[in-house]
Amino acid sequence: MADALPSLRETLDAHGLLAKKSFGQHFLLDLNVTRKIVRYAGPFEGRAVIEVGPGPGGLTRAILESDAGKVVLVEKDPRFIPLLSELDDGSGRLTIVEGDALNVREAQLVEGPAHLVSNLPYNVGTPLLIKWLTGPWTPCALTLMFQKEVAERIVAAPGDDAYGRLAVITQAVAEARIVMHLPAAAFTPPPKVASAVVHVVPLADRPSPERLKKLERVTAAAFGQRRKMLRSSLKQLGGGDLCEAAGIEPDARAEVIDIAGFLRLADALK
Ligand SMILES: C[S@@+](CC[C@H](N)C(=O)[O-])C[C@H]1O[C@@H](n2cnc3c(N)ncnc32)[C@H](O)[C@@H]1O
Repeated sequence: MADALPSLRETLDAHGLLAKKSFGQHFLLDLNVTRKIVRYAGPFEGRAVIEVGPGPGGLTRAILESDAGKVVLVEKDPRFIPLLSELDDGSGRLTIVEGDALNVREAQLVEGPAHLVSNLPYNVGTPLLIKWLTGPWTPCALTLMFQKEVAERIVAAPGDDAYGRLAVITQAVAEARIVMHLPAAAFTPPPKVASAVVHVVPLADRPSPERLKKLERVTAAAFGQRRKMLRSSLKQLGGGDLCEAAGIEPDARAEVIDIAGFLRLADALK
């Protein structure tokens, strides 16, 4: 399989497949790198894996070498479907879906728990993460590539400069950690920014959709004016009274409130 990768690069050239900027295409063509990502994502122990945005299939090849059960690919760019079909050994293990991951209903693609692995297009990374963590279908684990700064915003702790809405919403429903850093040079063509792989495991006991909606309202207001004291930034939602009902110091700023504190503020909302 390792020998196949130079030919993957050659295949791209032979097919005249240039990366499209509009699809956020930056490819991983080194199987050593894609295998490492898949090691962080697994073990899969026969569970299904959905890969979003397989492109020419560098990450797909590593997934197919692993202990994944069913492997489902969702790719928006039709140019890659013939290349991906060449990875199908006819056993029924691989399913290729041409479509937009933002609109796909994953529950219709897999039965039972499934992992999600993706070198995500940067422009849809955050909406997809929120869709998978707060939507009706949630994977048992997600291993996703993000722009380094976005990865830092996902895993940030109270007091960090990067701590904000994305950290609170993600960590209210999941445990998230950065498992790998990748320089721009690891990709073809190289993006302008460095990247990081984030491994996310949804909590068994996640807040209800209603509670999450309230959390989104509170965090939008609190971080919308992050330099202000909460009594002021949360004025429209109850200000100092809301803080007191939640046991939060009204003179504190959003950046120091932990996840439990934000959940208490959400619960205190009328
Ligand atoms: C950063 S490239 C990664 C390609 C491949 N996984 C790799 O590592 O070499 C992102 C891929 O996602 C695809 N893509 C972009 N937007 C998408 C969407 N909304 N749904 C599904 N695939 C998408 C692109 O066409 C591209 O193949």
